[in-house]
Amino acid sequence: MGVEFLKGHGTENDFVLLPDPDGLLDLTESRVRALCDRQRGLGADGVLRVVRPDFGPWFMDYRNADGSIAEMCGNGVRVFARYLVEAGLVPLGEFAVGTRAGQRGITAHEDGTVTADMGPARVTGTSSARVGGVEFAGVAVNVGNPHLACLTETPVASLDLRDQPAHDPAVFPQGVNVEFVNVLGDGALRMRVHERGVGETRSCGTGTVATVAAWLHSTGQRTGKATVDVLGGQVTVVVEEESSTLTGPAVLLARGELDQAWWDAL
Ligand SMILES: N[C@@H](CCC[C@H](N)C(=O)O)C(=O)O
Repeated sequence: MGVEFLKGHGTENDFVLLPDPDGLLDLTESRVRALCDRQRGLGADGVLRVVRPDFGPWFMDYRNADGSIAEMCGNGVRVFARYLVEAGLVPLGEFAVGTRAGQRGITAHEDGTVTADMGPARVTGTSSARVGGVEFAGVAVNVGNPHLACLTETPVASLDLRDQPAHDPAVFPQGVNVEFVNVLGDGALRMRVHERGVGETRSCGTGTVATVAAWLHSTGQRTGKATVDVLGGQVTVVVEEESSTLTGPAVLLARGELDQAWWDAL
């Protein structure tokens, strides 16, 4: 019997899920890298290991495609929640999921969308990122993980995000996810993102929350609601004083078994 897996995505931010209720899998960095590799593995932006702790809710052990560990993943937690419901491990509706950034409240809706409580989106200062020799001013936002959201009039579609945007390591000693944002109208934003530990992805849930917090900050507001268009679809974000929510689709599309010999050789 090989290692069970599922594949899923939230607005095309895609993940391999590894159900591991008893915490028996040895999820090494090289295994994560191989799973996420789009040529020699299944291909994904990250891995979600599904663990049942002795106490508390199901825990999302999130890894970036390069094998690094991140505190939080907004699209990942929505796909994780969809899996828990589909597997009959929690009822449709409201429940909690544990993450490294703390416990997150989830509402799994009947139409397949999931709302995740993302905790506070804290604006911590300003900084800048450089792409193609051009400097973009940004707002640093912590959503459990670090972000630099750069509002710009340059159409985000025109940016080359193949390389990591240069940023200030003194401000972001643990690295940073960098968002580039166009304001389309009141409460309507467009974002592209370069994720720490992954590269450009088609969506980033925590990045969309950081984007809305930065947009509100730029207009002198602390709370509000916006839709965020990403390459993989659209999500809705609500930012409040001490919390925020992210709503969007969460899709499971495949399940199967990894070849045990392939896994053992990694
Ligand atoms: N795609 C995720 C964020 C994943 C973690 C990020 N790359 C980091 O290292 O902080 C999301 O949907 O939030």
